[in-house]
Amino acid sequence: MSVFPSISLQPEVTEYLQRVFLNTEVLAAVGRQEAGDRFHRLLACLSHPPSYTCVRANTHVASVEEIRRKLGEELRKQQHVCSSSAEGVAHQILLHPRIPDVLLLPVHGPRPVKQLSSEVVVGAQCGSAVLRGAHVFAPGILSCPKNMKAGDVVSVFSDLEGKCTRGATSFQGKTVFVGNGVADLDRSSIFNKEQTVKGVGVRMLEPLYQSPSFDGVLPGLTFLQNLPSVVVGHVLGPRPGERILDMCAAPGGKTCHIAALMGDQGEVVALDKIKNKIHRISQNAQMLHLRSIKAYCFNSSQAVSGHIDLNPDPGPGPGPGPGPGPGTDSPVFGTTDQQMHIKHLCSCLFPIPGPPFPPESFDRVLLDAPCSGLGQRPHMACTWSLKEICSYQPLQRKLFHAAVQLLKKGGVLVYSTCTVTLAENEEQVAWALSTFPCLTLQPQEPHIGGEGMPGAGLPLEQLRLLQRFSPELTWDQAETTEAPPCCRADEDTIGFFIAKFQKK
Ligand SMILES: C[S@@+](CC[C@H](N)C(=O)[O-])C[C@H]1O[C@@H](n2cnc3c(N)ncnc32)[C@H](O)[C@@H]1O
Repeated sequence: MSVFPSISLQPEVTEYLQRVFLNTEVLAAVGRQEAGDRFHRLLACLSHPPSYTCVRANTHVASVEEIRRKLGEELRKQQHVCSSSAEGVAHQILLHPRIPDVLLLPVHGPRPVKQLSSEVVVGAQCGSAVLRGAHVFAPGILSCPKNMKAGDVVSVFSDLEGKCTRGATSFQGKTVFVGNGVADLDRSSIFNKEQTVKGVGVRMLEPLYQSPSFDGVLPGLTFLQNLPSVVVGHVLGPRPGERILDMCAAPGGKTCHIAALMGDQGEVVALDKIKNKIHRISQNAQMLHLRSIKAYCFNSSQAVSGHIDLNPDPGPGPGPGPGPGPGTDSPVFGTTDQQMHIKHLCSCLFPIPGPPFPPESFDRVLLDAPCSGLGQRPHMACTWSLKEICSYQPLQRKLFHAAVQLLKKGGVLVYSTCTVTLAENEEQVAWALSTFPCLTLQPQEPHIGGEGMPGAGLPLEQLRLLQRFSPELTWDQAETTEAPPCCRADEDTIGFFIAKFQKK
């Protein structure tokens, strides 16, 4: 029995997803019973957090071992200050066996926590953050008891349907319990009309899912990131001295990872169309001591300053052909080290001006596309209509067109989403391969997720080149305070999709 109900979706969205997960190709591969079970497990697991917290070590500044040691010290201090959260649970910090900059912390839960009479209701986003180890920040609080004072012990509930009004003293709508904590502020300060209050409103002492709070913990050395998102950076495979474009970059988690993997040598151009998100990219880059990142507010679908014909008539006879690109390992001249040095010098001496950019400006492009986000966990309710869910495919295609134009010949393009639909994942790959004959699918390293889902007409050898993280394949909820086995970290992730292309 699950501790939370399955994710609540609009009925038309549930039906749509059911058609996706029980499509004829899936039915032919695994049969109706297994396909149906997978679909129900998907709906159930989405409302629960993954069983590991993933922390990316900023190896540009220190070694992963050193960061692991410092993180251990910080978390011990945290347990010391907040003694009841230490109850029987010492934080284990594991190295990922295949990803050199990933630290994994098991999440313990759901734990048996007794509900109290004093209730605080928080917004769904805040509730999800609490389930992943955060304290309750004051702006996330919607309702609390009339006379709540700092120091009161309260139960925290997450508002499932977004119906609780801010400032209410009680709420009768649909909620789920996420744990107990102690108020850091009085009610009057939380709902102060004169000034917006920031900071912790309720400090969680007994969360339903126990995971350390990372607020202010080693900000220059660690970055909280879902495991598949860290995989994206490695799959892109940036090298020192290259010029990389991150087309949809805010808040900059992947941008900063890319810059760190390049040893901060080269140029990472980060675009996002929302102005106030650009500040977050720059803030994160500064915090992680990365200087190779340049962030611009720009609509990436219009980021190409000219046009090239991506399907030219090949004409008779062999042409001069493109030189080896970044995905090719054969050097044109000198050693690979010399080439990297020259690339680095070039990007320092001739930094690329801001957008729009001429075609073929970048060695590698990441399109971490805006998407319906249906793989995010924990995610208890989504009120989006089917029209909204389906609106992403055309937008992603516009961005993809620009991505292919901006990529150099021989360059690498990585496309990723945090959703589970075929339309935004495998169908986009099938469309891209038929629209851009210059693209070929490439193997991914590391490949720790599963293969692509059948249903978009891709042959098996192409599905095997795709990386789909499908928590529903192995999800099994047992109530436990024991650490989950380490292998679960690769399986019990958010739903995610990665495809890697090379431009011929
Ligand atoms: C999935 S999020 C990116 C997350 C980011 N890559 C990271 O790892 O931190 C998608 C982003 O795309 C941005 N976006 C949406 N449409 C865009 C467009 N046309 N051009 C540029 N950015 C866009 C959104 O503002 C959002 O920040």
